[in-house]
Amino acid sequence: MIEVNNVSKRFLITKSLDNCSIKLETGKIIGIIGENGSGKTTLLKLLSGLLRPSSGDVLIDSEKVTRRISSKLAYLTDADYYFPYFTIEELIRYYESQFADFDTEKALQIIDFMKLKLEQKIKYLSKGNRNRLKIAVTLSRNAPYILLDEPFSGLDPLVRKAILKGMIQFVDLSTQTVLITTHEIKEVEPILDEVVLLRDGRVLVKQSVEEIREAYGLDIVSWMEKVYEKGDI
Ligand SMILES: Nc1ncnc2c1ncn2[C@@H]1O[C@H](COP(=O)(O)OP(=O)(O)OP(=O)(O)O)[C@@H](O)[C@H]1O
Repeated sequence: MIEVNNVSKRFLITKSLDNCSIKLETGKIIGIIGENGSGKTTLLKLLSGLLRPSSGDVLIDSEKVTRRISSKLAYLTDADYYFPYFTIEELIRYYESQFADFDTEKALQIIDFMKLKLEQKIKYLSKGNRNRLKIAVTLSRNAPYILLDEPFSGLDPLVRKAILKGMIQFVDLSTQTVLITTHEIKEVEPILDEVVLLRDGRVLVKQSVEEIREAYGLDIVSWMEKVYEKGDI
């Protein structure tokens, strides 16, 4: 389980997260959604240990997250700079040497599924293909928690669809939990179990997608608009 207890994160004058508390159960695909600057990336970085809270605690399976990235997490960054001098094959070997949970066979399957070639040099890949590669190596780790920060940015709609399909195929929800930040809510909605909605660094609400559909008869975007409008549904 992921627990965020009264967490705030300040950068000089900016308050990126403001007294957030959430509990996220395992075995689910959870969407972290909200407008630009609402704190989605900050939240993932705090979970991964890349940032430390200004106050409050982040716990993963009851263990406090320290500065070092927890070995329990596979983290897909939204940063564009990504091992430019490696070929895809060299990157796979590198991941293999760094992560005990890296599944090379799965990596080769996903690379093939993503229509990438092992001999391609990363610096010559298009942005979209670099993103496919990042998704491929992240999903190839059999880590209990997979954090994906904007995994679909720069990908064309057909590829997004294929990758969503792949995500279901290559993630094992009996042992893994996935957190995705995204603005492509409509496309991702079909695979989400829960959403956490942020605004101005605060968690407005965490809700199951089924409840949103059944109780309110709404898709997530319409629900999000309503919550933003009224502060609640
Ligand atoms: N390193 C930093 N230094 C200063 N301010 C920062 C830093 N990182 C984030 N912020 C600020 O914190 C707030 C939340 O940023 P964050 O990137 O978490 O939002 P986001 O919801 O992921 O946004 P987007 O949807 O645009 O990617 C923003 O106001 C941002 O400018």
